[in-house]
Amino acid sequence: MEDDDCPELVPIEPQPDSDEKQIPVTIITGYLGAGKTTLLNYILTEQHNKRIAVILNEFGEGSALEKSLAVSQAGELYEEWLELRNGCLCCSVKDNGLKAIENLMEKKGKFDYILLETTGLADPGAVASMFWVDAELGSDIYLDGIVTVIDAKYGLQQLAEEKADGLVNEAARQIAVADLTIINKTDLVSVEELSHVRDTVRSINGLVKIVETQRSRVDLAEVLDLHSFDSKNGVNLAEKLQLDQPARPHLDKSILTVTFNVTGDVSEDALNVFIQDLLWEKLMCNKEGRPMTVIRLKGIVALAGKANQVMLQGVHELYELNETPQMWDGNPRLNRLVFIGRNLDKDILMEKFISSVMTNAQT
Ligand SMILES: Nc1nc2c(ncn2[C@@H]2O[C@H](COP(=O)(O)OP(=O)(O)OP(=O)(O)O)[C@@H](O)[C@H]2O)c(=O)[nH]1
Ligand SMILES: [Zn+2]
Repeated sequence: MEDDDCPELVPIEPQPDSDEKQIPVTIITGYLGAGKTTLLNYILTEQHNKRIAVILNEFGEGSALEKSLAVSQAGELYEEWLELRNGCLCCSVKDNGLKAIENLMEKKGKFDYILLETTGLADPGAVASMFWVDAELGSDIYLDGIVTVIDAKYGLQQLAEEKADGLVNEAARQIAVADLTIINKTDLVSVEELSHVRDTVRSINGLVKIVETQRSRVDLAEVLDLHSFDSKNGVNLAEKLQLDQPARPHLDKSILTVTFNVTGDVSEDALNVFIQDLLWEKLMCNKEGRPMTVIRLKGIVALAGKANQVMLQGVHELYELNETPQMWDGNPRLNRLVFIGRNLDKDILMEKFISSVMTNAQT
């Protein structure tokens, strides 16, 4: 190597060695008492032939952690691990860092799967972006999906709580960012109440998969290995981007899903500016002049000069554009965008997209 500038920025090549297989991490979130721990316990006791590590993320809030796990060891990042009969592992990570998990793997050997339970008030988008960024840096771990548990009985009430200073309601944020929602405690509600909860979840996140449970008993195949962020699953994403139902009209404070399709080529540079203006600069406003807040962003775009479909993924303030193996071939170059967030105005977003990003729009 002649040029030795910035060697630390060189991407790490994946090792052919199967030892280096990346380990999926699923984030389990949900409001206080929704059934997250019940879900984790259920997963850990189910037959699955996987060595699963469960990590409880405390966020240093002094939350009510299960006592057996919260054995404090000053100066240690992870506190206490419990080894379960089926080879699974359970521990509590004090620091929200990935480093703690990597340290744990060094000590205990690799797992097949990691489940991370966030506290009820955590912003799962922030936790997710932590794992997502690190994947780029050659981490052993990749983000598989975000699962949000909802209390069928109290979920609607939690969603209706108004936050001071116009902050986004945490329960709504947790649904907005989810790949899968589990509506739990269905034993406590009537069929009508349950359907109201389901409709509300759907109106917030038009893409999310919904399952309904008692005691969080869910088919593991629905929860694990979702590959929600892989560009390898470009085809899968294209399918997912077909919304089940159109979003309903809303109170302007609430979170909702906005989606549009435009055929034509997209300029990559202009697209980056568009996304950054939206996610970082918060430059786009709705008709009432309120800034749009995007919590989750997904799409398939046709970048000018590229034969392959490109996947767009955004969580929180992070986003990525990745080429998928899927070619456009003879198919129309249809850009499909999905935005989940607050104060979103479809017409304004679409107009801005067409005028600033498209090189040859046909609507
Ligand atoms: N009736 C009923 N109760 C349930 C169900 N699932 C869980 N529970 C109970 O609800 C309570 C809260 O469940 P957890 O699994 O601890 O909820 P959590 O989301 O982990 O709670 P935090 O960690 O405190 O935010 C417990 O008493 C559970 O036994 C269910 O389907 N029906
Ligand atoms: Zn819990």
